[in-house]
Amino acid sequence: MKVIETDLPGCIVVEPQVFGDARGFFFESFNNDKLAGHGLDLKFVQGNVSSSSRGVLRGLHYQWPKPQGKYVSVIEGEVWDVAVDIRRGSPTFGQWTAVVLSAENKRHFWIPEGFAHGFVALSERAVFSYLCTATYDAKADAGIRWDDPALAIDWPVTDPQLSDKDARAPLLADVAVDRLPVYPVSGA
Ligand SMILES: Cc1cn([C@H]2C[C@H](O)[C@@H](COP(=O)(O)OP(=O)(O)O[C@H]3O[C@H](C)C(=O)[C@H](O)[C@H]3O)O2)c(=O)[nH]c1=O
Repeated sequence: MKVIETDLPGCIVVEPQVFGDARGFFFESFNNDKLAGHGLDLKFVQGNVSSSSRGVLRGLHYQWPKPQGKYVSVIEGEVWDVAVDIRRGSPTFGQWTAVVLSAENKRHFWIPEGFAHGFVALSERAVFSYLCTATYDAKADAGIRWDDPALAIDWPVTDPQLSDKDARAPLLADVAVDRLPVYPVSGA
C-alpha cells in the first residue's frame, strides 16, 4: 500500500497493493492498521454508493455539525474528485486539491472532517463507493457552489449536470459563519 500526501494537508491518497492471479485480482479497500502509521485512526459508521453518468457533478457537499470524514473510491469508471478546506480558522481555508479516481487506478482518497467534497463523472458511468466517519444527518447536510469563483476550482468540465440542490448552492462567502466547520474540527 502506498500513501501519498496531497498538496492540501490532511487529504491523502492511498494506492492499495493489488494481488493479481489467474482468477482476477484482490486488494484491501481499507486497512486501519496500515493507515495508523500516517497518524490516522479511522472508524467508519456508514457506507454509500452512487452511480453517475458522464458529466454529472455531485458537490460541493459537507455536514456541519456532525462532520463526516470520507474515504472515497470508484468501482466502475472514472471521476475527477475534489476536496476543499472550509474549516474556519484553518491555515489552508479555501484551498482545494483534486485527484482522478478510477476502477483502473484503484486509488482511495481520504477527505477529513470539515472539508467539502465533490466529483464529476468522466466516464460513461461512474460508480462511486465511500465510507463515512459519521452517519447522514439531513439537517446538517450542506453545500457550496461547485464553481465558486473564490475557490477557482479547475474542474475539467464547464457545463455539468447538477441536482436542483447543487444548482442552488450558495457561495462560500454567503454561508452563515455558524454553518461552517471550525478548525480544528473537534471530535474528529
Ligand atoms: C448523502 C445521503 C443522501 N441520502 C438521501 C438524500 C436524498 O434523498 C438522496 C440523494 O442525496 P444527494 O442528492 O445529497 O446525494 P449526492 O448528491 O450523491 O450527495 C453526496 O455526494 C457528495 C459528493 C458527498 O460527498 C456526500 O457524501 C453526499 O452529499 O439520498 C441518504 O439517505 N443518506 C445519505 O448519506
